[in-house]
Amino acid sequence: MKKVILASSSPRRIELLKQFGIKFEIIPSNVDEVISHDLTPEENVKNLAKKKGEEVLKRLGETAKDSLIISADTVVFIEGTILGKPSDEKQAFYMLKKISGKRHTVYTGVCVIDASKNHILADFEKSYVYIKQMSDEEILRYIQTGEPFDKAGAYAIQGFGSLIVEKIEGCFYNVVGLPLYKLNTMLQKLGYDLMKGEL
Ligand SMILES: Cc1cn([C@H]2C[C@H](O)[C@@H](COP(=O)(O)OP(=O)(O)OP(=O)(O)O)O2)c(=O)[nH]c1=O
Repeated sequence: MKKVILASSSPRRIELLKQFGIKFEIIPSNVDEVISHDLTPEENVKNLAKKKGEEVLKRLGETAKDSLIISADTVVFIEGTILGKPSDEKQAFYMLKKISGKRHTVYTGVCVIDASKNHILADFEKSYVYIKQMSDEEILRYIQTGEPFDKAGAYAIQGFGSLIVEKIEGCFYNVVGLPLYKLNTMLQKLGYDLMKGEL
């Protein structure tokens, strides 16, 4: 059995991976998440997911030499603009106003590093999300739930945000922050399978 490391501080990613009964350590990365507006959203999330995994691998050194490191990064993309996590109420309001009444795309980059074999895979998933038309008052009420602050695009589809999401096309788990089907196809390429309950 492999030593599995989830290089993430995201409670959602942790919960999603827990469902498969595998043992894993949680070691969040220290990467500064800077979005590059010169790159596509796909490139951004793949690069950032890879950077997170590589930073943890480097930091752990010898102790990680046999491990499997999983990392991810999520952004929202609308009308040519990449939205990360809002840093304050003003930014949350701007983001929610921007996605109100429209369809946007959620991209999650996933990286799997099989340290013992020196294999590294980085890929991404995308889903479309339709947000209802919201009044300024509704946006402010949603911000007051406190939910927008650590979420890309300032909403959480799995929380109060479910009340503003009309529908989605694509992988739901991708929107939450860890596209499980995509992750497993990547693991399968490296000879592992979450279906087995161990890696
Ligand atoms: C769009 C959306 C995002 N999110 C979350 C998933 C991610 O945790 C977060 C995007 O930020 P990320 O930078 O991808 O991740 P993070 O900083 O939370 O965690 P780490 O880098 O340590 O792995 O937004 C939701 O929970 N629900 C949603 O509907």
